[in-house]
Amino acid sequence: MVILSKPAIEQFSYVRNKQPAALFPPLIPIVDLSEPDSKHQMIKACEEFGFFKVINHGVPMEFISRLESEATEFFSLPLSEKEKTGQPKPYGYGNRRIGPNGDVGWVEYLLLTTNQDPNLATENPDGFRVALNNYMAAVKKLACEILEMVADGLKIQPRNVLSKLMMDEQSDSVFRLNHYPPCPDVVQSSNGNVIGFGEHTDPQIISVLRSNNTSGLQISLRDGSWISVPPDHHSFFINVGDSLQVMTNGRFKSVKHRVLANSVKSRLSMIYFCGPPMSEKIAPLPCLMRGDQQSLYKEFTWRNGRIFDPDCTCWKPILSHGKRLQQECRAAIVAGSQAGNEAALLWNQNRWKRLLEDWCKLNTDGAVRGSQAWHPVGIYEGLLTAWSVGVRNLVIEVDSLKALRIVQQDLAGQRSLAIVFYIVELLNRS
Ligand SMILES: C=C1C[C@]23C[C@@]1(O)CC[C@H]2[C@@]12CC[C@H](O)[C@@](C)(C(=O)O1)[C@H]2[C@@H]3C(=O)O
Ligand SMILES: O=C(O)CCC(=O)C(=O)O
Ligand SMILES: [Fe+2]
Repeated sequence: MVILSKPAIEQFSYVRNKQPAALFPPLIPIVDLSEPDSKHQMIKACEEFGFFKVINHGVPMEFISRLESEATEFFSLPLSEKEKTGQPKPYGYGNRRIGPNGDVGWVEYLLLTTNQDPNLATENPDGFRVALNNYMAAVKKLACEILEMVADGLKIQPRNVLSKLMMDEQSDSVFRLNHYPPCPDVVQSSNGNVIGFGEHTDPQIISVLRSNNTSGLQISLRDGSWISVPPDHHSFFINVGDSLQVMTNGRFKSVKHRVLANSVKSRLSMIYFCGPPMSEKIAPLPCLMRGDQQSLYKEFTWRNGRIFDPDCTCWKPILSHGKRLQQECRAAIVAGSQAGNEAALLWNQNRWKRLLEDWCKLNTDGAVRGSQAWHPVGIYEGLLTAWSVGVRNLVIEVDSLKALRIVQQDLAGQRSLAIVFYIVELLNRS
């Protein structure tokens, strides 16, 4: 983890709990694999929560502890050593920046593909490699068993209809080690909690998660409230991913989850994400469509649906659509003004200017949160996205004069918040 020159809360997103915690939050479903009824418990949990805990899983504790200690050793190496593993593109060592969308979190991680020998580039990688291989093989077996039980529970055949996707040699499964160092600013912060890993759903079929005994993981319930998942280092947690949601035509919902940073203890999690082969077509399974039920999802090829692959997002049509809308707006305002339309006249007086050819506009209204705090994450993220999609001529519109002044002061050389430093760095890129 990089040493920060300013408190973490200035650089990282934080969340306020929008809803007061329920007095008796529902308990996370526990599925005991040694019980005969476990497949039905799994189906119920996947329908209600998209999430459950597995006990009596059969993964040897020795593989788990061995990987935990190797990973702890890896993350305690100097940054320069860890970076030798390569930047996450998408595989490698990453620090604070998660994925291609400019998300940031109080986390460092190692993202690996499961079908290639990992490039660990550390001084003595052999022990780490063996620990990873043993752990991954055992967890893959567990995931396969779970998916076969799910197929049984759904009464679909053959029972490997789901598991065969992740067992395929070409399966695009990934493995991730996340390390969340203690974040001292969590206690001091009146703003809420510092985000370790921002809210998201996992795009794969299922994810098999194990962590040390540090809390932080939260899942979102159907009513939008968040509940904390009590850590249990002896068990595994299963997330329903987006692909399984699609394949079950929405009967299962992928679970929205996030991780909050802890003030004193570090959290280490290891997750096996079971993905299908790249060329696999993902669509609702016909055998799960009852009667005249309609398909709720369009078929997509996993390669193109991988939300973390920036090449799979068609930015050009999005940008040209924006430009087209801009021209249509302008034409409507001009026509409205000529017809004496009051609103259009006001818009015109507001000197709404049409952008020059090849320019884009970033609107960051709402980037400021709360009356006291100025938290320019919107500007930072917008700039980062604009940069990563190749936009070089950008007009930035902010709805706060204070925000504008702070950035202008920093541009003139006066240091303020650390995140503004990053904003200025992006503005100065050529
Ligand atoms: C914040 C993000 C990281 C992620 C891509 C995303 O924009 C949203 C999904 C994230 C996730 C979660 C599961 C896996 O860790 C991952 C590799 C994936 O397939 O989707 C990550 C993405 C990532 O780190 O690139
Ligand atoms: O670290 C955790 O506990 C969860 C992280 C996560 O959701 C992810 O890596 O996709
Ligand atoms: Fe996740």
